Amino acid sequence: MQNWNIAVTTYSKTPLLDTIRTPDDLRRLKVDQVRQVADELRQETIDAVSVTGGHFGAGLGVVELTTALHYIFDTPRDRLIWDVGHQAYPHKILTGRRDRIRTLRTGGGLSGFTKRTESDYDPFGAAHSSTSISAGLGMAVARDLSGGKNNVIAVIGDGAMSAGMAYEAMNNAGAMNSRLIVILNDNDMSIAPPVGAMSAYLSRLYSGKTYRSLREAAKQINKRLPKVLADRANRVEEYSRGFMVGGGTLFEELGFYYVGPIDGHNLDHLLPVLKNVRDMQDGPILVHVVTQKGKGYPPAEASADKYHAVVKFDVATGAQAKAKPNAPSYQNVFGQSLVKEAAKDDKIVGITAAMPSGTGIDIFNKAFPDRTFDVGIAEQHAVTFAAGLATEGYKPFCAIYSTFLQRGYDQVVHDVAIQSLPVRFAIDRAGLVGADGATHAGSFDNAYLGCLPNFVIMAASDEAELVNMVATQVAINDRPSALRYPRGEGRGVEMPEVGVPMEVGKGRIVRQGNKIALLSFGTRLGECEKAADELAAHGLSTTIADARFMKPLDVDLVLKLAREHEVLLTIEEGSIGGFGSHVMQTLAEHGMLDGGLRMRAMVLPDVFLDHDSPNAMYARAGLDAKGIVAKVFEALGKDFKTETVKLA
Ligand SMILES: Cc1ncc(C[n+]2csc(CCOP(=O)(O)OP(=O)(O)O)c2C)c(N)n1
Ligand SMILES: CC(=O)[C@@H](O)[C@H](O)COP(=O)(O)O
Ligand SMILES: [Mg+2]
Repeated sequence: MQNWNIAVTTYSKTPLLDTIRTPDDLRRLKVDQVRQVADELRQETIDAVSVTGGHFGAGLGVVELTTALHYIFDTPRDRLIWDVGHQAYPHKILTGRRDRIRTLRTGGGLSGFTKRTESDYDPFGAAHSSTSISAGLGMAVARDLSGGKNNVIAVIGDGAMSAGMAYEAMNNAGAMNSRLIVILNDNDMSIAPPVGAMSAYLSRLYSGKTYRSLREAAKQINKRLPKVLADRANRVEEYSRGFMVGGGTLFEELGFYYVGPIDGHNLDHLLPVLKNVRDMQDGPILVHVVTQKGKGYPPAEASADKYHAVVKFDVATGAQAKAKPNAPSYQNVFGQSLVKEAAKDDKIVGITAAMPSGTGIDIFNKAFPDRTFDVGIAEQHAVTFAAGLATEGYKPFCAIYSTFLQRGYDQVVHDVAIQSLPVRFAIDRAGLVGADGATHAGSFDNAYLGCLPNFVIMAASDEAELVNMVATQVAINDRPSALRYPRGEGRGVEMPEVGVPMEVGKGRIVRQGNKIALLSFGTRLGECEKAADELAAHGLSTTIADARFMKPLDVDLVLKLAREHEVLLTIEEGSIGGFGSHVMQTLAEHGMLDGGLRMRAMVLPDVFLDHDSPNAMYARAGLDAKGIVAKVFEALGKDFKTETVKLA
């Protein structure tokens, strides 16, 4: 009978990680070798991410948990689902991808999140949070319907546990009494320190006065184990962490059997508990595991964000190789602009859904902490919370990445647009985002907002435009408005000291020509300028216009461009159904497509583009200067080879 005493201090000479290609190899080791595997796995994770950059702190925090889960459970037959998936680098190393781990988040390389097409050990793709319990319940029910016996384990963080979807899933799982294991990875961190009552509740559970020894926890488990297993569980050594519950924990009230909290870095705790949980026979179980984000790498442990996401770094010092920015980032320009506007208007409030630094709301929070609201990973709530504020005369700026706003779409339609409430949406990460890939691309907000009545929809072509568009949103007080801008740095243009509101629905001519018209919505404007230079070299006089507004569209500008040019191209960082569709609709309604105008709408291709650098992705999408020139020549019907284009 295995002895669960795992306190091992000396390791064998042979590195064990080198002998592990898949978890089957791991499970062939003796239990007292697991500690060494975890230590080597942590070092490999640190070394790999120092080369690639990426999400870091979360993975470090689950090294022991990852090793223990793959040791105890028969993966991939037992389904192991990682919520968000940003913590899955150690999981990837143990599941046959160590040889490619240094290709993480690069073109053609491994995804930065779990991905079904990448491995049988990734039963569910992730990246947007709080989906793991729902997906796990689906797999558990499928198993039961087909008479299967495998386990399903969903690992979800305390941050992800702040999203409503997690409760919808637990509520359903509890009611169905499905055999499902949820591991709550509680490291008391989201991207920023966690917010919300759930976080406070977990802290109470974690630091409660009365502790239950693991033997007590084992007894809890024993009650539900068949006798032979109960005996085994009784041999589990006494440990100091656990929790005596007076009433049930929240999770037990939802129908889950609650175990914990246990120390997620101590294999002496993890292995016996996971083994007992594995062998339990019925019902949903929640194992509350307490970990430290950034564990085992002092620079990460010491940093405020626990190195949630890093660029390449020096392992010895933790110093990140951050390039000197050529221009301010859009997120910071947004944050600074909002601060200036709010200094003049005390009705302005800032809202984020657990992304304060990524949205620039952290800048606003420093200036106006009483008017800043981080609602946790709760985009649906963020939108309707903003709507409630707007009904009382406040001017809420709801700053949510394009991709994450998808999570609150019905709230945008039902609570904001129909009631025409003046919620201001600051939509960062519009367009392709690069290393985070398809799950984070802001491809659809032009389409999913453009079809909604009442909305004013703007796109900033550079950081100066962004400043003025924030001022414009402040002034729009009778209907919702959306302002989109991309991830990353601006173009390095001169910014106004104070934002000047624009005339709503008015675009601008940036360069006047007479044969080709390029009508841009957003930051593809820079590529249009390069393309126009190339077209001029081919004798093609080109007008460049910046639409600024998709709704209301500057119809006079669109008709003028159509009347005065042979070719009219629209270009946007978005899917079909967005700006180009609105322009085509307008031209068609005015009979402008009945004659000789050669019109093309340049949009993202109708596929989910895998991660790469943003420029490589835009080139692949044909939305760079080369692609624009090629499109013009295609429209003109001339035989044009892109390789003749001299563009850098
Ligand atoms: C719907 C959604 N909103 C926001 C994010 C951005 N995000 C990625 S990880 C993260 C924090 C997750 O916290 P937690 O679940 O505790 O994981 P940890 O990083 O602490 O391991 C957030 C907010 C997301 N991935 N999905
Ligand atoms: C895992 C996750 O969803 C976030 O960490 C996201 O990757 C942040 O994106 P940015 O790096 O664009 O802020
Ligand atoms: Mg966390």
